[in-house]
Amino acid sequence: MTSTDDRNAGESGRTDTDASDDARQFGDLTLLATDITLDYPVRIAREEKTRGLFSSAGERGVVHAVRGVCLAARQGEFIGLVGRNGSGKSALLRVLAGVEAPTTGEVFAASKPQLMGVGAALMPHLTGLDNIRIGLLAMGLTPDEVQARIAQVAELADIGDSIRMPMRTYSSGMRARLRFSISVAAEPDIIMIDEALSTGDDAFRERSNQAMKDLIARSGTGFLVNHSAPVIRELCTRVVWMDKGEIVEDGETIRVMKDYSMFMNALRKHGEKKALEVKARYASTFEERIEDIRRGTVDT
Ligand SMILES: Nc1ncnc2c1ncn2[C@@H]1O[C@H](COP(=O)(O)OP(=O)(O)OP(=O)(O)O)[C@@H](O)[C@H]1O
Repeated sequence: MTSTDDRNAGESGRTDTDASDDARQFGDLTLLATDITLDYPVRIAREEKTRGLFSSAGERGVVHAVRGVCLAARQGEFIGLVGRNGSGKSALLRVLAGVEAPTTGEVFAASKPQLMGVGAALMPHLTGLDNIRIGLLAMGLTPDEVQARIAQVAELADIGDSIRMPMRTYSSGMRARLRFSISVAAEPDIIMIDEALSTGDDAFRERSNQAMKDLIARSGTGFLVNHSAPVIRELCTRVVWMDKGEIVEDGETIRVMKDYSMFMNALRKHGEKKALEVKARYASTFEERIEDIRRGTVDT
């Protein structure tokens, strides 16, 4: 059956329905990444070569940290990045956040993403309070806004009187809490978190999870790298499973986490060969993912 729209299609073959579908699907896009690759040149020590750890014939090799990643994110999505160690999650996050340039491909973002990572810079010789002030100013808040939010940041971090001590005296958990609290207080539209939520006690985890939910309610977009399946299941509306720098599967949280856990179980119990067979069942091609993004049919 041919619809009116189909009959009205011009030489391009596109219809009015296609155009309004595109407007609907792309209207709430907050981030689009096209064909991202990230290569790291590495020098391979002679002894590593002779032990057969690297296949490179020369002294120099390349690590393909991210390969051919296409990704579209929308308002109100909280996207979990999962994958075994070294699968490229953190590298991809750094590229999406704009802190590292991809080797190929492009990232378009509706506003500047705020990356909270384990290594995010805070100044060790300054107090927690001074780091809050500087952090919020650096994220574009006015001095009046900074003043109005300091108490809120300190309350979320909940590190007591240490807030008046130099950061170099903090434990790694305290530093992570402060970093998280500063980043959330700036209310970024796009937030990217690398493992930060796994630090801290239960009460802090609860408060930080709530802060994430508030962000989703404000129609922001979140990305979360985390090795905890319960955390991903609780917070994420969508999950991207990566392996060897590539996206294996991108879709609805429960389904992707089920497939990913089957892969990890196979890896643990039967080794790499069996795990790759499991992975092959779920892997989509580059072209299929592009088409999913174009049509907006990535399950969300
Ligand atoms: N600066 C770098 N120089 C060379 N190789 C790097 C660099 N950073 C990351 N890599 C390599 O890129 C690949 C992807 O690393 P990445 O840290 O993104 O993995 P990940 O999935 O976040 O791992 P994990 O779960 O262990 O944190 C790995 O093989 C890693 O060794």
